[in-house]
Amino acid sequence: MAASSNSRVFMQGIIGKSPGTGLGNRVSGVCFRTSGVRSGIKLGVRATMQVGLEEVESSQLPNSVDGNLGFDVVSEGELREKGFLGMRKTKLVCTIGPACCLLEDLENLASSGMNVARLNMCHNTWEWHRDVIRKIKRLNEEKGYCVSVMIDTEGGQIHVVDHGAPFSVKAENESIWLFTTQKFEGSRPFTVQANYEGFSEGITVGDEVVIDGGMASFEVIEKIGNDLRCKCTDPGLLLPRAKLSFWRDGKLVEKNYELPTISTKDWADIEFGISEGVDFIAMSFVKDANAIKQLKSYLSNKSSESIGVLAKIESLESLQHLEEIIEASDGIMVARGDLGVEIPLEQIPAVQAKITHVCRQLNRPVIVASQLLESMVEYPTPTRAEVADVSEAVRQYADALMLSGESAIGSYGQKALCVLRMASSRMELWSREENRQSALHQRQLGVSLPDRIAEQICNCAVEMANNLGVDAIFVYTKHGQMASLLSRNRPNSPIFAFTDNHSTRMSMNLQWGVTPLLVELSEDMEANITKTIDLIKMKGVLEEGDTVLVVSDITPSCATPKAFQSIQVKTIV
Ligand SMILES: Nc1ncnc2c1ncn2[C@@H]1O[C@H](COP(=O)(O)OP(=O)(O)O)[C@@H](O)[C@H]1O
Ligand SMILES: C=C(OP(=O)(O)O)C(=O)O
Ligand SMILES: [K+]
Ligand SMILES: [Mg+2]
Repeated sequence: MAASSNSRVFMQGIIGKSPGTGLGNRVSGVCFRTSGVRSGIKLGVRATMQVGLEEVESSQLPNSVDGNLGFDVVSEGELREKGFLGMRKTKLVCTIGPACCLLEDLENLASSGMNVARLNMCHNTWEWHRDVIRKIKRLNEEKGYCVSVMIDTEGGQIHVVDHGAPFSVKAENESIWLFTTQKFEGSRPFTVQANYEGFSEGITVGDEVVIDGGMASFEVIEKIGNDLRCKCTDPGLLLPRAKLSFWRDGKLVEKNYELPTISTKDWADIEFGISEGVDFIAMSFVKDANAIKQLKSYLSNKSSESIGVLAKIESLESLQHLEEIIEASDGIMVARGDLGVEIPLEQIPAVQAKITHVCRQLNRPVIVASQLLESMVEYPTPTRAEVADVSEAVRQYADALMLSGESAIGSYGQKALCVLRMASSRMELWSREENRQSALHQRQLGVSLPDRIAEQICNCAVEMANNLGVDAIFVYTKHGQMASLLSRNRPNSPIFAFTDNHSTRMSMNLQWGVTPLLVELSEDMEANITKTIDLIKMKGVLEEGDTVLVVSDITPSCATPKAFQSIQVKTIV
């Protein structure tokens, strides 16, 4: 507990009667109160941490319970089947595409554990996306799922718009191709149309054109205006929308194309997302914190600040501004697809480890994305190497894993999701057994005293929860902050985050180990605690002897301090 020189710290014991277990109704409580005064400035903060053990009667049920509990059917089912410790912590994101856009497909994904549905605005029409979003909302409302919606912008990027065929085209060794921005109709062999007039700016004879990070390579043999005549030096496939990068002497030619991070199309897509009430916007090809700040202030002016803004790390430039981007955003996606176009593939694992580590330090949720189970686009079973890759992301404590083509266009999307679920659960169990979370060294985030107190309370709460082996952690949260501070410590038990705010609930779907629940909350925190315990008990999943560690803002036993946080351990009797 950080207490400045003239802070008061006192303990208060509350003695109650002890039944056979040796634990009383209120056996002991310790109350630490600090009123911080620093550098002569009165901070006006009084934080109390109360630690008490209490037994909770189950007899007054169910009549005392009012209101409903938004507890999604998937988490509830998982809890019934596997118990508190068996609940999956790693969140799962699925890209929705033509292979999974029917109501039935979406429900299959939801019931298999999809926490967030991702819509890639590079593809398809608004009508198509709107239809998917509405179906998901319908499933949430009518069938009790809790699936958040994310749109993913196109962003500024150089890619192929036409290569003369609807599918892939093979580029043979030594074949000669023209890369141009001229539009052409129908089939024009050996011609590739790029999306941006200035795509070849600064590129000279002898430079290398790399397709999709290595699918095929060409050498520039002639420059005619903006067009490039190239010879294929490494044969391979040209896919629709293939990405182009340019290399010189084994290094990426860093080009500032002056393509805005948020294009006119992206702004229109963002407007669309706002009007459809999406929960997250993932921004492609972020270069620095500016575009993130710009979008966040735009959303705030439109009273849509509850939409989470995620930054996709998929360019060399974003790696150079990593910390400022992470700090400015509400979450990060390690977009390994495009990252692999911009940096040599062998650097991807180290870069992923670094990004997930910095996200842990700065407390932002991080999604590991792209090619996790790529072979499952075609085959019903993953490769062993893919399962190892997924497990490594879970071991790194990534908040979420994402499927792309596996769910969007593959025939085995639901199966792929099950593979992610199984692999996550197994690695989470292993990490617990190895007590790996104890090696997480947390950077202090808070600057103000109240923020530092909240952080310390959550750190202590998780340590207690792990040491005591409680079944669940309960927290009450308005904006998800306390829940994320608990999640940050990667506790063994699941975090049940109760909120009365729908947007907060949906935003917590990317937080590791957090089960978001919607419930009406009152000013009386003790009543909220009783009510939520009762509601969970009514579901029949909280039983006699279970223990719950409760992190809350106010308890009635101390007078009326302004900021007042407590940790209590409740045993169900
Ligand atoms: N809404 C959609 N409509 C049609 N196809 C889609 C859609 N979303 C994704 N896809 C397909 O799924 C593949 C994988 O999705 P994703 O990784 O998001 O896109 P990309 O490969 O373009 O980066 C895409 O290449 C595309 O073929
Ligand atoms: C997720 C990614 O972005 P997109 O699919 O939009 O290219 C990626 O590049 O890995
Ligand atoms: K995209
Ligand atoms: Mg990308």
